[in-house]
Amino acid sequence: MKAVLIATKNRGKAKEFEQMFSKYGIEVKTLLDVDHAIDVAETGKTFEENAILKAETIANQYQLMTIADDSGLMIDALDGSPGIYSARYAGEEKNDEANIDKVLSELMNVSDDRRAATFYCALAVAEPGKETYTVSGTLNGMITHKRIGENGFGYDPIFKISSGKTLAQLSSEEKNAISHRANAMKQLSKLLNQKWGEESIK
Ligand SMILES: O=c1nc[nH]c2c1ncn2[C@H]1C[C@H](O)[C@@H](COP(=O)(O)OP(=O)(O)OP(=O)(O)O)O1
Ligand SMILES: [Mg+2]
Repeated sequence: MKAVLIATKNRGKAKEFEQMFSKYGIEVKTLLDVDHAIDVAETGKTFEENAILKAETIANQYQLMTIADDSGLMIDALDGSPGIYSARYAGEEKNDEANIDKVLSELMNVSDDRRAATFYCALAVAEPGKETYTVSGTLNGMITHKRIGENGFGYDPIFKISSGKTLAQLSSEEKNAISHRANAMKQLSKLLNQKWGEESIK
């Protein structure tokens, strides 16, 4: 079975990639499957730069084609914050609950018509000795006033889509049909088709 290495230590992302690649019969390995995987410093100024840093570092270390995801939440009323700092918004220890609390408190006095937000996902594909490619996807929504729903990860419980549900109220199949990550994956599948041949991934 064909396998891809995804340079992530985020369990929520890992699960979504496993599901999205499984329909192509492709097995996903992540840094969670590797002993003593390094932490790549996310020193870039954009999602793309950080995705490239993660993908190239891990591709060179393991000498394998590697995909990396750098993603986050951009809130209009906060001038695009937390943006590339989404994972470490409330501190370096990367705590989803503390990050949500910080966003909700910053938006406490912001009315519903000014709570628009966008999820962004940049994916980079790196291969030793080859050019690195990036693709991206977005999802528009609104920030709720409190957590709703139990599914997903990260900011999912406070991100409401046009149906009125938060991402945390969707099944993983429903989220993977519409998410910023899924939209980036659609672009990626076109790239991987060129690399692997048309029959491998549709
Ligand atoms: O679908 C999503 N649903 C909810 N929240 C999400 C989503 N997608 C990204 N996010 C949030 C989580 C984290 O706060 C940040 C990603 O940060 P980001 O650096 O890309 O990932 P990470 O540090 O958790 O793992 P890693 O760098 O090992 O891939 O945006
Ligand atoms: Mg990260």
